[in-house]
Amino acid sequence: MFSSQPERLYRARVAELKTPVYRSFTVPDPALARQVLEDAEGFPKSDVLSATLGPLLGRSVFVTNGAEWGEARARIDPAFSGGRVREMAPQIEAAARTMCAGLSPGEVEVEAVTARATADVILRVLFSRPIEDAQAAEVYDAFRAYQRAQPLASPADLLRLPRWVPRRRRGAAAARRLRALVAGLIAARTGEEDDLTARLVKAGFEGERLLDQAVMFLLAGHETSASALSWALLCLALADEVQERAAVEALAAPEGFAGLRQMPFLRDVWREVLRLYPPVPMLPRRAARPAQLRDREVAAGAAVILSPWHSGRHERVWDAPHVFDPDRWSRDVPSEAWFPFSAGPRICPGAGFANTEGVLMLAALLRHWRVAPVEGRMPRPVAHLTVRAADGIWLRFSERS
Ligand code: HEM
Repeated sequence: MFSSQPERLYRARVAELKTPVYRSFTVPDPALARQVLEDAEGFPKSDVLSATLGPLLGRSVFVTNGAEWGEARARIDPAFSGGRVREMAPQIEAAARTMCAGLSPGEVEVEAVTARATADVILRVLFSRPIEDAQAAEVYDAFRAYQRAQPLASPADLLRLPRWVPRRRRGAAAARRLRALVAGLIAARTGEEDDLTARLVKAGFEGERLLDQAVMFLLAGHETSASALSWALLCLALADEVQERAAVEALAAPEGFAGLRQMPFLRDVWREVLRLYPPVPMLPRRAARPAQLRDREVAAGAAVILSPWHSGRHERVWDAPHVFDPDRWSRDVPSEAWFPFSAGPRICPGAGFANTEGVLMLAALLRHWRVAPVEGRMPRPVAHLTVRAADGIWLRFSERS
């Protein structure tokens, strides 16, 4: 992963990259990374994010900072309280049924399957529309076009904006089209829906600001979950015994939200996948004022990159850091080193929902299907907006008798 990144990041506390033009710090040390994430004022989100995602996400909470972010975030959080997540579970189950029904035995590229399934979930949750709906399907296609226009994002790339420019132009056109289609979905609403957009409207968002947040939910709530589900299936395919235990548990549990509590092992599988393959592998920040990171002086304006990928595999804190071992979660784990949803004030508001979605989707798949690796097709992780496989993730599906 991240071939430009030296192996030492799995052991380093802070690594500095100095060029004549810029200085940046990557912070793999989990405790230090958390310190940075807790200090959202001292280390706001990097301007690179708003420069690249701004054409799509406008002034949504994903890209803004300071009072503007705080005010909008306070209005968004109640939409994801515990009870709300339970209400959204039937939408997850419906999308899971569609996904399972669409699969056939044989070799399957799972990134495409999970991308479609999680888009189905978020379209239902956000707009009360399944992906089969023609207007929703158009949004999904536009979304795929936008993703294809996105560059690879290694930490070095995150700092070298000019290399992105031609792609950014293509990305901007794709972003405009996607926003126009989502605006169409919003305009076609009856006002009777009880969904996430209805909650955003109740929270006071309207016009362009409503569109910003809605498009953001589409992006933040779909690609991340798709990435995690795909890597989860790979991990299960490579660990037969784990897969069988998880399947037995899923088959014994009731479908839907009620089954969650009865699947502790599958929940640990999910946690372990997020440790090894955090969908958002890097979190770019900027030092708002001079700061000290251990023995390094960080000048105001310097880039500071947190890495859930390296912290989740940090050799100073994890036993067998690169090994997929869901049982570690029933032993003593350094849980402060696990922050796939970020940490501090800007922690992912959709984390509870994403955990529910991940476990319910995996359970639905495992009840019907067994997955196995395809020889000669071991995926190689690369960083796009999220962690994807360079040439897809191919697995062999067979029906569970
Ligand atoms: C496995 C799935 C997911 C993962 C791993 C994940 C991870 C993250 C991470 C790491 C961030 C922080 C990014 C940063 O600080 O630079 C974030 C932010 C965010 N996520 Fe998620 N996310 C997931 C699913 C979701 C879902 C399902 C939703 C909503 C439906 C969602 C909504 C958001 C929003 C709105 C933000 C911006 C928060 C802010 O900046 O205040 N995410 N997510």
